Amino acid sequence: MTDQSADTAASLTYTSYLALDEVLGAQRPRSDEHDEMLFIVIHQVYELWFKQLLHELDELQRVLVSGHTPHAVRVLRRVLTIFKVIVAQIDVLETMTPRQFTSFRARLDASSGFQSAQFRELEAVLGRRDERAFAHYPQGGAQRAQIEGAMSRPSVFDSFLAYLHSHGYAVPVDLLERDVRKPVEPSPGLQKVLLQVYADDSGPSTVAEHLVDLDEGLQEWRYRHVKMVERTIGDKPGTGGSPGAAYLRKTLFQPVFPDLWAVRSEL
Ligand code: HEM
Ligand SMILES: N[C@@H](CC(=O)c1ccccc1NC=O)C(=O)O
Repeated sequence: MTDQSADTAASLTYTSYLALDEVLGAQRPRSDEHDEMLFIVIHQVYELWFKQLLHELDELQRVLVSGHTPHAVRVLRRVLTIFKVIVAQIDVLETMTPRQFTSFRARLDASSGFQSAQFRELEAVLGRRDERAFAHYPQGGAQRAQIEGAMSRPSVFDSFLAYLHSHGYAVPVDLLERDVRKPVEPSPGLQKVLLQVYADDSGPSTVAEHLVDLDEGLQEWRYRHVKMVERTIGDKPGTGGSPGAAYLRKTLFQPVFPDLWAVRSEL
């Protein structure tokens, strides 16, 4: 290597590999209030975990369709562990008092969690099929396309049905061939199959239980988010234009895999 090439082709470093100039240059508080930095960092960490979750769920769907139980369980364990982390980190934000938040809240203008496209994509990948998810995402925009894309592909639940089918379970054909752009309807036929899955108590029942954990994880996140909202802004309306906590409370008990819950009283 000549001296010249040593100058131009910089060797890989910790900083360059992790693109830290970009990552650490991306915290730009709009106020001089001390707590705004925490607010920004926490949200950025969330978005990174959402990105990783989407990456893992993509893998999960491929593995489920291939029917390979141990691999599916490994991916699910990672997803669940990330969920534990993102629920736990609410504790950090809750060290911010209502007065500390109020000190910079006005600087947030009308921005809000409603604009987290990755969160909406995550819901869609898990199975949400609901036009209301498109509010705040203008038609023709890249974020809208991303969410629409996820809503027009088979969901994690659809991939789970394909997985059960590949393991010889008699999943109703109308479910296997359903229009994946529509919400999945509760199915007594599928619930009978799930009871058989649990009775067999082998790989597929472990996968099913992990999916229940995942559903519970998302509900835990919603619950902790609402409590954080209640303690921080009380009944104030949200910056995103909703009634705030009252709106969020209505989202609390919407499971993503209703059939997996419907069978619990028969187990
Ligand atoms: C002090 C902290 C927080 C407060 C007071 C707060 C408040 C709110 C409020 C009031 C809404 C309803 C939308 C609106 O009208 O503004 C909302 C929605 C949302 N927030 Fe937060 N939030 C906080 C932290 C977070 C964090 C850390 C995240 C992580 C990404 C987050 C993600 C979301 C998401 C995804 C929604 C949409 C939920 C849905 O429609 O189901 N929020 N938040
Ligand atoms: N919606 C919150 C503001 C808020 O929490 C927020 C603002 C900008 C970016 C992300 C946010 N987090 C979750 O909603 C509020 O009404 O105070």
